[in-house]
Amino acid sequence: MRVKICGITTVEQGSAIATLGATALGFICVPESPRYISPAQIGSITAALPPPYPDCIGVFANASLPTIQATVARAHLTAVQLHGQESPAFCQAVRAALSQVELIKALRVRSAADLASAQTYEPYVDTLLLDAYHPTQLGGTGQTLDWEKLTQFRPARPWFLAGGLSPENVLSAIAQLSPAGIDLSSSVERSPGDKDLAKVAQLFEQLHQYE
Ligand SMILES: O=C(O)c1ccccc1N[C@@H]1O[C@H](COP(=O)(O)O)[C@@H](O)[C@H]1O
Repeated sequence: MRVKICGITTVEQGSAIATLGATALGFICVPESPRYISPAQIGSITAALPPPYPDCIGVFANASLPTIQATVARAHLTAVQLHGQESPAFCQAVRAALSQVELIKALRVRSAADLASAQTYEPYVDTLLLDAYHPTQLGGTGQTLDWEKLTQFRPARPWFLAGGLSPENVLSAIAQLSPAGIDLSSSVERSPGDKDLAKVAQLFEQLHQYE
């Protein structure tokens, strides 16, 4: 199971969370977010990571292709997560421009139609991600999806479950939905961008029960 901890902002916390067992670290490249860090700051974190190296995922929302390309190069990202209203055609363009990078399309699910739209992205992305819809925030909201409505979700790509996952509810989510990966942010932090390492450790203790 892939385990992504998102909203990393410091070298110390990035390295500690990788050592605890995260297979992926997420970096918020959305300037409006309180978890935003610059490409240069991300580069400092990725350069200091210990082996085994986690995936380093840049989270973008409605960014231009040149911005994404420049950030991937400067920050040494291995994956790009598109968390805004990016179209399938835009994903196709990112795929063509960044063929060595994992492309993840996040869908903020409000309705059955949002879930069905996953199909239109499948030809152009490596991975899908489901997050909860929030009217004013793009992500990191701590809101859970209605898991009951996801039990029939069987996309042609592997997918991450995000949205309000915590050490307390993650085993239940995995048991119900069997996603390829899980993605946590606000439940394992003291304040936006400041991760609580005790909570991250608690998460991995829970996950070891599942293994
Ligand atoms: O975390 C943010 O600030 C953020 C900003 C813009 C787009 C996405 C963002 N975060 C994503 O939100 C989910 C996790 O949220 P939660 O706090 O666990 O509910 C994850 O996919 C992040 O990449």
